Amino acid sequence: MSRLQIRDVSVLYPGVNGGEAVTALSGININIEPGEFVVALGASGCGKTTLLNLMAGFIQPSDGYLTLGDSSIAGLPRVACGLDLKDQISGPGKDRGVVFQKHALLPWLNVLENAAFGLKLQGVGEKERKARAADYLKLVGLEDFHNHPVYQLSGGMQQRVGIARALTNDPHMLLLDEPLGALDALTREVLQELLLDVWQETQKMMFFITHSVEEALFMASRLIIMSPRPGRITHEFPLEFNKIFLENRDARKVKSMPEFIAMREKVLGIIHGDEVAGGGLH
Ligand SMILES: Nc1ncnc2c1ncn2[C@@H]1O[C@H](COP(=O)(O)OP(=O)(O)OP(=O)(O)O)[C@@H](O)[C@H]1O
Repeated sequence: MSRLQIRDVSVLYPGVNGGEAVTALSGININIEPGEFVVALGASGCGKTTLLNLMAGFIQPSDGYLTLGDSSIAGLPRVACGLDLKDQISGPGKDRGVVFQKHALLPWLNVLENAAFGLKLQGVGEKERKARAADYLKLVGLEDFHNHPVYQLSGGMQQRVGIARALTNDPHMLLLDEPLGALDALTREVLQELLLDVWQETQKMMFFITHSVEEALFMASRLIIMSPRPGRITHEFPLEFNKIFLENRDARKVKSMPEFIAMREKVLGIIHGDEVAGGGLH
């Protein structure tokens, strides 16, 4: 398993229609270690999605670089740093699976075909791709729904298909951009627990974006808080509430622990301060 390294990264978006350029990220330095569940929280516009898009290899930084193990994901590695990189830039790759808030499933395909779709694009044979997709559909609790059209599924079940699809490549890392943001409160809690089970079972590195402080504290083994204008990482906290849940299986109990509530107030204070300083509450 490989570590993800982000070094001195900044992202400058050119101004739209002659407007000012936006420094979406500035001076980002972070390592994500194998097995970590990193959650990014922060006021709207602080650059969370930009950071995820860099990790996915969808965009390039204006400065700095990102590596996963001995491959470069984005940005030009500086030879002066002494890195001996296998590839120059790999861009999007099978070693990183992405789950979005809108799962972008293909409505004319059934659950199994949707989960196997990425493998089909890579030319994996039908038998193997369906077997691999079936394994991950079982992991997300959809083993009895292979032949269902996806449009007949609830939002939570569709998101389960999206998670299974991202896992079928057996990536090193899952990148999740507000994956539970569109779900009702109860379904959201069920899927929080499911994602922690997937994490425990697969030991994948996770990078997860949310706007919910409670969700962030519950899911993270490390919480990073970002601040806007320019987007940067201002706080990091190691957390263990996810481990407590995986031991006692009682989410309500974890979320009502005095330590959880104290941390929630502290984080809310930090984010509220950023939002007021940034000129708007969202
Ligand atoms: N393609 C783009 N072109 C120009 N500006 C952009 C582009 N994408 C994002 N931005 C700007 O960069 C900043 C960071 O955006 P980003 O979407 O990464 O933030 P975010 O923290 O994910 O926001 P939210 O929580 O609202 O999703 C914002 O000011 C946004 O308007």
